[in-house]
Amino acid sequence: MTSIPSVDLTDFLSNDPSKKTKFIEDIGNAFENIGFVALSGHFLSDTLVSQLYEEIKKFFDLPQETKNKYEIEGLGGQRGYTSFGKEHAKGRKEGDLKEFWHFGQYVTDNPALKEEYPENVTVTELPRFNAVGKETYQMLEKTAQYVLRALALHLDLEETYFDVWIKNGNSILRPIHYPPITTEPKNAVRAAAHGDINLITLLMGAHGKGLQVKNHQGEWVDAIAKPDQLMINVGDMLSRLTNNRLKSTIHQVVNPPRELWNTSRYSIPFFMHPISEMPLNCLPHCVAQGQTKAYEDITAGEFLHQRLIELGLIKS
Ligand SMILES: O=C(O)CCC(=O)C(=O)O
Ligand SMILES: [Fe+2]
Repeated sequence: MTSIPSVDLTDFLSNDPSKKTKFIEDIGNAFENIGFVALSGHFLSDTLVSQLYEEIKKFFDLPQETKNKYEIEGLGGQRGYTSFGKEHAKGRKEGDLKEFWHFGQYVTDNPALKEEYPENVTVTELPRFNAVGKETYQMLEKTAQYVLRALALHLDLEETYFDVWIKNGNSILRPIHYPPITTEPKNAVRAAAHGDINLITLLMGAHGKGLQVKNHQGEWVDAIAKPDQLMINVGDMLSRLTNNRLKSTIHQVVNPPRELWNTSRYSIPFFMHPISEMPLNCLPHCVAQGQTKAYEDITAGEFLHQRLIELGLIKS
């Protein structure tokens, strides 16, 4: 496969069973083959998207000392600001050429989870930043819920299989700024090759060149979305659950050619996580007869903890 397939979520939401079936088939095939799909018909409005870009550009333009106030010790980078160069891909030493912000879950009806998750961090300099982030978070979460319903049907599970695991899930909305490049980077890239940790990722901002996806033949394929599309991909948690039937594909963000070094890249992934208790044990019917499970049993919470250590975001 040398390009990323496209699907329209309104087909899944329509009352036409043939459109719904076709959506399930197309997204299922895309996730079994290349692990990525471009999705239109989601719940984000153009106004919300432009407001979010406006706010995050204003945030990353704040003086470094102001941004540093929001990099709070002990949160493992799970909320607030993470400064330039801090996170590295699993297995690498060089930090990625990026700074980012994390919005987390807004729990209102579960005191135990409210206790478990760190509070969101409020940016006092920008009055609309937090509200716009919260609305985007909730619209992407709703979009992801329907995508997971389609995948559940593709996997011969109950349509609502994931619903209980993603309600109040530990998802993260991560606006990223890749600043202009000023000197020849030695080994560092904007985002080194990696697989995402979570169930699925919904990415805003894959409209310019930069994001590349590794196909089965080991070739890097450009992943460029149309303005109204989100790029969606399978993360490692969903690969584990399906014994690699759905592919968590390795991807990277390459540095631009020299004539474009002076430009920033902004992208905004939403990493859909379940609650920590969700078992990621391979589904028995995804393990073919005579095959063995590719992964040890583990919960989502334990797996996330392991990976945050490997990414340099927490110590132990
Ligand atoms: O910036 C992008 O386009 C992709 C970022 C990404 O893959 C990630 O943060 O996991
Ligand atoms: Fe990623």
